[in-house]
Amino acid sequence: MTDKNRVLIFDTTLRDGEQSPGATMSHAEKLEIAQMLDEMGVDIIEAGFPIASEGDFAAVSEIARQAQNAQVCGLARAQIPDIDRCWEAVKHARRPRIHTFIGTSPLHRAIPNLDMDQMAERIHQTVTHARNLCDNVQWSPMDATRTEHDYLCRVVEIAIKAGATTINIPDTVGYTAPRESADLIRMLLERVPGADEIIFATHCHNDLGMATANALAAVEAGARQIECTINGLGERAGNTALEEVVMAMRVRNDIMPYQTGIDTTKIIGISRRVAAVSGFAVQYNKAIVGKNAFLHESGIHQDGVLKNVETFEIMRPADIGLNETNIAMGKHSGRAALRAKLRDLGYEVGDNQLKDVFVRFKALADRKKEVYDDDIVALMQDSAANTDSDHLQVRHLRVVCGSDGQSAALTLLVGDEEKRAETTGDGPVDACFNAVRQIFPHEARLLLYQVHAVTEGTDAQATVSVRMEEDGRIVTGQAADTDTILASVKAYVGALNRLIVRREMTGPDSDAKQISMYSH
Ligand SMILES: CC(=O)SCCNC(=O)CCNC(=O)[C@H](O)C(C)(C)COP(=O)(O)OP(=O)(O)OC[C@H]1O[C@@H](n2cnc3c(N)ncnc32)[C@H](O)[C@@H]1OP(=O)(O)O
Ligand SMILES: CC(C)C(=O)C(=O)O
Ligand SMILES: [Mg+2]
Repeated sequence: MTDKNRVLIFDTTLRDGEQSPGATMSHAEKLEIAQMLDEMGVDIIEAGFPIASEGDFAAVSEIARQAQNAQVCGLARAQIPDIDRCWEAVKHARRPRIHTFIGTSPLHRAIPNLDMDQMAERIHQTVTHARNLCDNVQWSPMDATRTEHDYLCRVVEIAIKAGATTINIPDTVGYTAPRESADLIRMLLERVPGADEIIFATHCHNDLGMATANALAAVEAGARQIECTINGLGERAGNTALEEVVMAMRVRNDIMPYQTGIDTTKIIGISRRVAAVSGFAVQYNKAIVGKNAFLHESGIHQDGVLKNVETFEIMRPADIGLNETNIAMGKHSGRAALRAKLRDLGYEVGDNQLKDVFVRFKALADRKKEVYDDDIVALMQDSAANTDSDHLQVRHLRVVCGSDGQSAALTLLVGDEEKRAETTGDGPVDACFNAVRQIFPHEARLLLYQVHAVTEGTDAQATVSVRMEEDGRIVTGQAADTDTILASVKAYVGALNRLIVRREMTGPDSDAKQISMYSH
């Protein structure tokens, strides 16, 4: 490998990814995802936007202290207080980075009401300030792909002269196309003095479904850092998906001879964890990490794969950490088999966690004839989302439904106290949610209620996702159970538990601002 072909992977799941409405993660979840990113070999973790809230600041600071290998970066607007706050958070890292940005296209220049010269001056001042604090500064002209080329060259040159070591070229609204994405990087490399001394990064959004293609095109033209997120999480249609660019460069290394430091066998584990904590399920036919990405159902494909797997598979499931296994799981399986199966599915569990999961697994196996891999994934997601230390816990549920009406009798543990409610509703789920509201009154608005059958069969588990909003705080809950109504109540209660934590952690003001940004 030559250094000139090494592409840095900059993961922004915890910053741009978390900007997806509803994808808000808890502090503990952010630390956990950051550790997984660090272990999988991500070069730079963009851990958050420190000035956005106390919660963001705390998460970035702790991730900076925790990261063993990756550089840790925070985002800051082109404002001195933002940059100072960002530095306060990232300075604990072995290799801190400040990322500062401002919108340079005509549309974005109008927002802070700066003319071209005033904006150029602001860029000079803020990048210089950042560089005086930190020797690792990234600068982004937001909406670069809709910025006039002459002006883009001018401001990139200013940022380089002021000390930026990485220049990121964002396609903020997912507007560009592969050839244009490549031409832009080539143009900057050719025209901007000093461009060969810094690293160009590409940051693509997926509004037209071209984020991966655009990022790879930019690399072919000379960019050496890709900004991306796990599962392509991010604003609107999302960002470039880490797993897609990494696997594309690996599988088609013949035509894209670039290397990354990513341990690809960690992909499936982190993909599942991000899906669980963000509440954004991965679509079945998603490239690389979708449930169907390595499944063959039609006869001709199955016949081909049985004769030679390469007929219909361009990469091995094991390459992304998905290991085929012959271990059939059921009520007679023991801990060793469960641990092996979990490892195959991308989960590394400690002894205590294994004990807890094993109890849940046995309870499931008692109720279900066959326990499939997907059942175990659902069970893991449920265990992570709902724990015995939650403030609200479902104790008993009895539901009556049918043509004569629907009612629910629910007992919840609220702190240390058991509380009971009996209610009716428009259907059994509505009756249950009314019961929860009677026991734990709240004003949160239900934004999403979604049910998926995990496998086939009438004894299949249902996974339920619930998303709610209160005073600008958006929270999600998830649960799995063979009883769809019970899973619904557990997911609803899970979302409320997160809301309770968010109420304690944040003031209403900071979160309300997030909402106003989303609605723009
Ligand atoms: C493309 C991207 O992903 S950009 C990143 C988006 N992420 C976020 O916005 C994270 C969450 N945001 C927040 O928490 C808040 O918006 C904060 C804390 C950053 C700012 O809150 P407020 O000070 O109340 O400002 P508000 O959100 O109402 O408006 C944004 C302000 O920042 C200014 N601004 C926006 N981007 C930049 C920038 N890059 N550099 C300088 N100023 C900027 C706007 O002009 C506006 O200022 P104004 O009110 O004086 O006109
Ligand atoms: C902050 C910048 C880099 C961004 O996320 C974008 O322009 O999409
Ligand atoms: Mg972005």
